[in-house]
Amino acid sequence: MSEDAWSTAVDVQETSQLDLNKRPSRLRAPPKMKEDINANGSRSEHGGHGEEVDLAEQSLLNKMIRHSLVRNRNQVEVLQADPTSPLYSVRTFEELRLKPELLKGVYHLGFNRPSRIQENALPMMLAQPPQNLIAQSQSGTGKTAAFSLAMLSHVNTANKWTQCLCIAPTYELALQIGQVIEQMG
Ligand SMILES: Nc1ncnc2c1ncn2[C@@H]1O[C@H](COP(=O)(O)OP(=O)(O)OP(=O)(O)O)[C@@H](O)[C@H]1O
Repeated sequence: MSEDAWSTAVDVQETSQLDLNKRPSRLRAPPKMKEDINANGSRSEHGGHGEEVDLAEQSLLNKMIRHSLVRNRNQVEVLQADPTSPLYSVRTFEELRLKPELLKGVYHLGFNRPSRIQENALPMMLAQPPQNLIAQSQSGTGKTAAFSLAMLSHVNTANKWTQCLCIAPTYELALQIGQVIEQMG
Protein backbone atom coordinates (compact mmCIF):
# COMPACT_ATOMS: atom_id res chain seq x y z
CA MET A 1 0.00 0.00 0.00
CA SER A 2 2.64 2.52 1.11
CA GLU A 3 4.78 1.68 -1.92
CA ASP A 4 1.84 2.42 -4.22
CA ALA A 5 1.26 5.71 -2.45
CA TRP A 6 4.93 6.58 -2.81
CA SER A 7 5.16 5.74 -6.49
CA THR A 8 1.91 7.62 -7.16
CA ALA A 9 3.28 10.66 -5.37
CA VAL A 10 6.47 10.50 -7.40
CA ASP A 11 4.45 10.23 -10.60
CA VAL A 12 2.38 13.27 -9.70
CA GLN A 13 5.59 15.08 -8.93
CA GLU A 14 7.12 14.03 -12.23
CA THR A 15 4.08 15.21 -14.13
CA SER A 16 4.23 18.54 -12.41
CA GLN A 17 7.84 18.93 -13.52
CA LEU A 18 6.70 18.96 -17.13
CA ASP A 19 4.94 22.23 -16.43
CA LEU A 20 7.35 24.13 -14.24
CA ASN A 21 6.27 27.51 -15.61
CA LYS A 22 2.75 27.15 -14.29
CA ARG A 23 3.70 25.82 -10.89
CA PRO A 24 4.54 28.47 -8.30
CA SER A 25 5.25 25.97 -5.53
CA ARG A 26 8.31 25.17 -3.44
CA LEU A 27 9.17 22.47 -5.98
CA ARG A 28 10.43 25.14 -8.35
CA ALA A 29 14.09 25.01 -9.12
CA PRO A 30 16.36 27.86 -8.12
CA PRO A 31 16.16 30.55 -10.84
CA LYS A 32 19.27 29.54 -12.77
CA MET A 33 18.45 25.85 -12.85
CA LYS A 34 14.81 26.53 -13.75
CA GLU A 35 15.99 28.60 -16.66
CA ASP A 36 18.09 25.71 -17.91
CA ILE A 37 15.27 23.22 -17.62
CA ASN A 38 12.82 25.51 -19.33
CA ALA A 39 15.30 26.19 -22.06
CA ASN A 40 15.69 22.48 -22.66
CA GLY A 41 11.93 21.99 -22.54
CA SER A 42 11.21 24.64 -25.13
CA ARG A 43 13.89 23.31 -27.45
CA SER A 44 12.33 19.90 -27.32
CA GLU A 45 8.78 21.20 -27.70
CA HIS A 46 9.63 22.87 -30.94
CA GLY A 47 11.60 19.86 -32.06
CA GLY A 48 14.37 22.31 -32.91
CA HIS A 49 17.94 21.18 -32.43
CA GLY A 50 17.93 17.46 -33.08
CA GLU A 51 21.25 16.62 -31.44
CA GLU A 52 20.59 18.31 -28.08
CA VAL A 53 19.72 16.04 -25.17
CA ASP A 54 16.87 17.10 -22.92
CA LEU A 55 18.05 15.98 -19.50
CA ALA A 56 14.68 16.52 -17.87
CA GLU A 57 12.95 14.29 -20.41
CA GLN A 58 15.70 11.71 -20.15
CA SER A 59 15.31 11.61 -16.38
CA LEU A 60 11.55 11.30 -16.67
CA LEU A 61 11.94 8.44 -19.12
CA ASN A 62 14.25 6.62 -16.71
CA LYS A 63 11.74 7.14 -13.96
CA MET A 64 8.90 5.72 -16.08
CA ILE A 65 10.96 2.65 -16.84
CA ARG A 66 11.71 2.21 -13.17
CA HIS A 67 8.07 2.72 -12.30
CA SER A 68 7.13 -0.25 -14.46
CA LEU A 69 9.58 -2.33 -12.41
CA VAL A 70 7.88 -1.19 -9.23
CA ARG A 71 4.57 -2.41 -10.57
CA ASN A 72 6.17 -5.80 -11.05
CA ARG A 73 7.31 -5.97 -7.44
CA ASN A 74 6.24 -9.61 -7.18
CA GLN A 75 8.64 -10.43 -9.96
CA VAL A 76 11.38 -8.46 -8.19
CA GLU A 77 10.80 -10.52 -5.07
CA VAL A 78 11.07 -13.74 -7.10
CA LEU A 79 14.26 -12.51 -8.78
CA GLN A 80 15.80 -11.87 -5.37
CA ALA A 81 15.64 -15.61 -4.78
CA ASP A 82 17.51 -16.38 -8.00
CA PRO A 83 21.30 -16.58 -7.36
CA THR A 84 22.05 -15.44 -10.91
CA SER A 85 20.02 -12.23 -10.57
CA PRO A 86 21.59 -8.89 -9.58
CA LEU A 87 18.75 -8.66 -7.08
CA TYR A 88 19.80 -11.88 -5.37
CA SER A 89 20.61 -11.56 -1.70
CA VAL A 90 20.96 -13.94 1.20
CA ARG A 91 21.64 -11.34 3.87
CA THR A 92 19.13 -9.48 5.91
CA PHE A 93 18.88 -5.79 6.73
CA GLU A 94 19.43 -6.72 10.38
CA GLU A 95 22.83 -8.15 9.45
CA LEU A 96 23.75 -4.78 8.01
CA ARG A 97 23.34 -3.35 11.53
CA LEU A 98 21.25 -0.42 10.46
CA LYS A 99 19.90 1.94 13.09
CA PRO A 100 16.52 0.73 14.40
CA GLU A 101 14.75 3.81 12.97
CA LEU A 102 16.18 3.08 9.53
CA LEU A 103 15.31 -0.57 9.78
CA LYS A 104 11.76 0.51 10.49
CA GLY A 105 11.84 2.80 7.44
CA VAL A 106 13.13 -0.01 5.24
CA TYR A 107 10.40 -2.39 6.32
CA HIS A 108 7.87 0.42 6.00
CA LEU A 109 8.87 0.62 2.33
CA GLY A 110 8.19 -3.10 2.02
CA PHE A 111 11.81 -4.20 1.57
CA ASN A 112 12.23 -7.69 2.99
CA ARG A 113 15.92 -8.10 2.29
CA PRO A 114 18.73 -6.20 0.59
CA SER A 115 19.38 -6.52 -3.11
CA ARG A 116 22.87 -7.52 -4.21
CA ILE A 117 24.09 -3.95 -4.68
CA GLN A 118 22.75 -3.05 -1.24
CA GLU A 119 24.26 -6.13 0.32
CA ASN A 120 27.69 -5.41 -1.19
CA ALA A 121 27.80 -1.65 -0.99
CA LEU A 122 26.20 -0.94 2.37
CA PRO A 123 28.86 -2.65 4.56
CA MET A 124 31.53 -0.52 2.85
CA MET A 125 29.51 2.67 3.11
CA LEU A 126 28.67 1.99 6.76
CA ALA A 127 32.26 1.12 7.71
CA GLN A 128 34.12 3.21 10.30
CA PRO A 129 36.02 5.12 9.15
CA PRO A 130 33.77 5.55 6.09
CA GLN A 131 35.26 4.50 2.77
CA ASN A 132 34.94 5.95 -0.68
CA LEU A 133 32.99 3.79 -3.09
CA ILE A 134 32.13 3.84 -6.77
CA ALA A 135 29.45 1.28 -7.60
CA GLN A 136 27.31 0.42 -10.58
CA SER A 137 24.33 -1.82 -11.02
CA GLN A 138 21.42 -2.17 -13.39
CA SER A 139 18.54 0.26 -13.25
CA GLY A 140 16.01 -0.50 -10.55
CA THR A 141 18.25 -2.74 -8.45
CA GLY A 142 18.26 -0.49 -5.39
CA LYS A 143 21.18 1.92 -5.78
CA THR A 144 19.18 4.94 -4.65
CA ALA A 145 17.94 3.08 -1.60
CA ALA A 146 21.51 1.94 -0.88
CA PHE A 147 23.19 5.34 -0.85
CA SER A 148 20.18 6.93 0.86
CA LEU A 149 20.45 4.38 3.66
CA ALA A 150 24.18 4.98 3.93
CA MET A 151 23.71 8.74 4.09
CA LEU A 152 21.00 8.51 6.71
CA SER A 153 23.11 6.11 8.76
CA HIS A 154 25.76 8.78 9.15
CA VAL A 155 23.28 11.40 10.34
CA ASN A 156 23.11 12.23 14.01
CA THR A 157 19.67 13.75 14.60
CA ALA A 158 20.95 15.49 17.72
CA ASN A 159 23.06 17.72 15.48
CA LYS A 160 20.96 20.46 13.95
CA TRP A 161 23.21 21.22 11.02
CA THR A 162 23.61 19.87 7.52
CA GLN A 163 25.38 16.53 7.62
CA CYS A 164 24.86 15.13 4.10
CA LEU A 165 25.17 16.47 0.60
CA CYS A 166 23.76 14.42 -2.27
CA ILE A 167 24.59 15.65 -5.76
CA ALA A 168 22.37 14.54 -8.65
CA PRO A 169 22.75 15.28 -12.37
CA THR A 170 19.20 16.58 -12.84
CA TYR A 171 16.64 18.46 -10.77
CA GLU A 172 14.05 15.72 -11.32
CA LEU A 173 16.40 13.04 -10.05
CA ALA A 174 17.20 15.16 -6.99
CA LEU A 175 13.47 15.35 -6.22
CA GLN A 176 13.11 11.59 -6.58
CA ILE A 177 16.05 10.93 -4.27
CA GLY A 178 14.54 13.37 -1.77
CA GLN A 179 11.31 11.39 -1.82
CA VAL A 180 13.14 8.14 -1.08
CA ILE A 181 15.06 9.76 1.78
CA GLU A 182 11.85 11.19 3.25
CA GLN A 183 10.28 7.74 3.13
CA MET A 184 13.20 6.07 4.83
CA GLY A 185 14.19 8.69 7.34
N1 LIG B 1 15.71 -4.37 -1.02
C1 LIG B 1 14.66 -4.06 -1.74
N2 LIG B 1 13.57 -4.87 -1.73
C2 LIG B 1 12.47 -4.57 -2.47
N3 LIG B 1 12.35 -3.45 -3.23
C3 LIG B 1 13.40 -2.62 -3.28
C4 LIG B 1 14.60 -2.87 -2.54
N4 LIG B 1 15.46 -1.85 -2.78
C5 LIG B 1 14.83 -1.00 -3.62
N5 LIG B 1 13.60 -1.46 -3.92
C6 LIG B 1 12.60 -0.83 -4.80
O1 LIG B 1 13.03 -1.05 -6.13
C7 LIG B 1 12.77 0.12 -6.91
C8 LIG B 1 14.07 0.60 -7.52
O2 LIG B 1 14.97 0.98 -6.47
P1 LIG B 1 16.00 2.19 -6.67
O3 LIG B 1 15.29 3.40 -7.18
O4 LIG B 1 16.76 2.34 -5.39
O5 LIG B 1 16.90 1.56 -7.83
P2 LIG B 1 18.06 2.26 -8.65
O6 LIG B 1 19.08 1.21 -8.88
O7 LIG B 1 18.51 3.51 -7.97
O8 LIG B 1 17.33 2.61 -10.01
P3 LIG B 1 17.80 3.64 -11.16
O9 LIG B 1 19.12 3.18 -11.66
O10 LIG B 1 16.72 3.53 -12.17
O11 LIG B 1 17.86 5.02 -10.52
C9 LIG B 1 12.15 1.17 -5.99
O12 LIG B 1 10.76 1.12 -6.14
C10 LIG B 1 12.53 0.71 -4.62
O13 LIG B 1 11.53 1.07 -3.69
